[in-house]
Amino acid sequence: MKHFEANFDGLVGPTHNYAGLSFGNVASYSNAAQASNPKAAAKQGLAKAKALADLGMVQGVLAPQERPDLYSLRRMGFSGSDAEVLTQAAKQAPMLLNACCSASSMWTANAATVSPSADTRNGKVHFTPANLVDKLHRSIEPTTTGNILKATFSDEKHFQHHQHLPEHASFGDEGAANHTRLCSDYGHAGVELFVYGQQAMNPNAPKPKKFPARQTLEASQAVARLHQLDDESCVFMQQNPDVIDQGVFHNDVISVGNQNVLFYHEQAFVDTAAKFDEIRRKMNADVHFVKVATEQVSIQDAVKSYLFNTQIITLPNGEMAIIAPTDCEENPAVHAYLNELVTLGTPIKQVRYYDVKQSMQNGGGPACLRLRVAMNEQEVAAVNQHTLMNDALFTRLNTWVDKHYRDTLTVADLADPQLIIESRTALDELTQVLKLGSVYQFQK
Ligand SMILES: NCCC[C@H](NC(=O)CCC(=O)O)C(=O)O
Repeated sequence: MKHFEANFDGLVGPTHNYAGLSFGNVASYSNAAQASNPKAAAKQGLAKAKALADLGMVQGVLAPQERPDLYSLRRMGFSGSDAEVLTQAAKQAPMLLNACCSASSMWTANAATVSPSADTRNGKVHFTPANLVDKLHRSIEPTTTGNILKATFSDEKHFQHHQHLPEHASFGDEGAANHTRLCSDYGHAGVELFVYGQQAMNPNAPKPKKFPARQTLEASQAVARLHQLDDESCVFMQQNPDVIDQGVFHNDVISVGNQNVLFYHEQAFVDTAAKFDEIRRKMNADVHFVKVATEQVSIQDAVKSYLFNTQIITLPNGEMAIIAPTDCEENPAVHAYLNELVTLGTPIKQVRYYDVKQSMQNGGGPACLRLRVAMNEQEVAAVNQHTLMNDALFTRLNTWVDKHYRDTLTVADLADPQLIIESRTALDELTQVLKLGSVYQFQK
């Protein structure tokens, strides 16, 4: 049977904006209050997803969330008509309005943690939506994320969906951004590498001093239990707290894995040598640890260019390619490194650059925009086929974006009640295109 690693990219929602909501995420803070271009953002995402489909990859899309989130605003005490809720929030607590308008569900690497059937005891693909409790604007995503995942991977014979972890800082969970799977082949049992930022229940363990560590060890362990993974196929590794303090808010800003390759910065982890030994032992196969040294690429350049927020994909001919943001091409040190990397004799043989600047300005690169789901042929056939990228869907979604999205959006525009109507009209049409049923509250 054939096996694939599919990528499900988050469609950028109509309210994509720069509100500076993510403390610890350098791009989010430094671009705060700039005008965004939701139409361009959505089209950049679609172009990247289509390019991967054209390379022969299995590529899907995940629907965005309903924003402004009127339900959360009402829970926070704003009342009256929808328009009145927006006006009150804009006047009394603009940061709450901004949090309830973020299009942050576009970064589907944070949608969930996924374990392929080859790794799980009951032979199903397991999904746990991330609770994203560290950031208010992201903590309102998991319930709808779960609905969208269930509508996309609905066949209970193959797919098992769990509820997100308890909504408490002890269980801070950021999903696949802090999880990588190493394997010799997508269909073989692999090692699931969970990278956490801190231990919530051990006050003496190291943690960052300046910025939050969003993922806890306790959350990673709970996900491994839910997904029916054996101890012998899991490795829990700590992210270096010093790099979190330099803007590495997720592990996928400093390392990325694919099959038997782990591409990482030398400062990425705590206790690197011992943990790599554990990975080697549990893999029982060769692993290429591709290290980038500080003199080659500084942490600052890694955070700015998103060298490690690249996707490493295995092309149908078996070669690996790096899918990088154009920001990597524009950074001299990083560009030089990538030119050299493809000559080093590692499995990575090519680099392809894509412009995802609208997302990058909020701290989301190519890898943030996708959720990986390794599947066999039968599982791919059981996915909602209307979500899979092809020429027709690409054209349809571009037309949909042209029809409903604005060319410019500022934080001040978030109080415009017309945005509620535009957003709901767009999402209602999208659920028909993708045949998702009623996944949004406004449809119930
Ligand atoms: N995986 C990449 C996630 C980026 C995301 N940025 C944001 O939410 C920025 C939103 C804003 O500032 O408007 C985050 O930090 O979780």
